[in-house]
Amino acid sequence: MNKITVLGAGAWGTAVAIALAARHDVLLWGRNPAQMAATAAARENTTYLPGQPLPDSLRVSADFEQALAHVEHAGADEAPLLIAACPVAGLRPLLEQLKGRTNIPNVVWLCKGFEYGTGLLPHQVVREVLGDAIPAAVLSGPSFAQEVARGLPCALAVASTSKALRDSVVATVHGGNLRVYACDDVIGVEVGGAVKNVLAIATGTADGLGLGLNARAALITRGLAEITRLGLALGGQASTFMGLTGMGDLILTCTGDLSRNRRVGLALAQGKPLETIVAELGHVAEGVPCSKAVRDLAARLGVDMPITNAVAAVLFDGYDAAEMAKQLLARDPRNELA
Ligand SMILES: NC(=O)C1=CN([C@@H]2O[C@H](COP(=O)(O)OP(=O)(O)OC[C@H]3O[C@@H](n4cnc5c(N)ncnc54)[C@H](O)[C@@H]3O)[C@@H](O)[C@H]2O)C=CC1
Ligand SMILES: O=C(CO)COP(=O)(O)O
Repeated sequence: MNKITVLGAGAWGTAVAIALAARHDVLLWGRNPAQMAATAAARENTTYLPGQPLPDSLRVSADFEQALAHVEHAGADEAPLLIAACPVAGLRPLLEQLKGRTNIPNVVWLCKGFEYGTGLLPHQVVREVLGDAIPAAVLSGPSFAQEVARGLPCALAVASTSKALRDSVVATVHGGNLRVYACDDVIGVEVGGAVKNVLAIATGTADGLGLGLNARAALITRGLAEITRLGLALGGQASTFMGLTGMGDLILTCTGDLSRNRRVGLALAQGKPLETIVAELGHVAEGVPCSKAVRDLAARLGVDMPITNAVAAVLFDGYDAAEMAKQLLARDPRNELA
């Protein structure tokens, strides 16, 4: 049994805390005191993960010091984990609060995207804020929060440059109905997780417009080509994009109606304005800011990403989704593997 603190009590942080509490001593921290008090009282996160009871052993807190103390003073034979479970936009401000602390244990993050404004991947944000000295890893893969909270089977990948940390995260998180595979390609894992959200918006939009299952398969496959092109340009490994955090998460998010990003696309196809969609969702849809970040980054790197560009154009430049689908189809033919 290890000590684990999960920082961020949205849908995913809550689900991960529920799943790990079956085998570990877990504390779930959220930044909103009223919401955490309500969660503690109801033994359920009715805001972000309704219908999923918290196990009795799971501690809930809005006290940041208490949350850190839970993992900072572990025994020598323990391998405590600090899991950052906030959206990409919250990662830097969350980590800033850890700066200067001397007892930070292994840090693991779950967010999927590029930081808007800097175009950085999460591991680069972690390095900028905390430096290289703290062992750090990303945990990612096809994993809807509701299913993980219910204890349904799920396979994830942990990526870190530190083999010791990869082994430690596998030893802690793997178990029950959670399988965890180790991987050393941090960039590949993060690029797959980030760009699949943009492609889920594209696929949701196409499905909402009634473009058919052939179009869906085409978008997923050509989307994988975009992920791979960008990932290789950034230094990722080609095989990673065929794995859980690439193709696996892409298929899940593009086809599963539990995906918030897919639901953004379905709502776009109904002609709803983005502000309304985001407000009605009540959760983060990382693909929205990520589409812009990836469009900018791909342009800087000279990487061709037509589907991502089309999503960003619909979301931010007022382009009509059906018109963008026509424009994608009207592009010049090219070699499939080019
Ligand atoms: N929901 C899911 O099924 C999965 C989500 N993810 C990723 O995990 C990340 C979080 O997603 P969800 O929890 O689902 O989002 P959510 O929208 O359900 O909840 C977001 C939570 O993060 C908190 N937050 C935002 N900024 C913060 C900050 N600066 N400090 C602390 N907390 C902050 C919010 O208060 C809220 O509790 C995203 O990057 C998402 O792509 C990854 C795998 C599965
Ligand atoms: O990342 C996810 C599943 O792996 C969750 O996707 P959404 O954020 O689109 O719900």
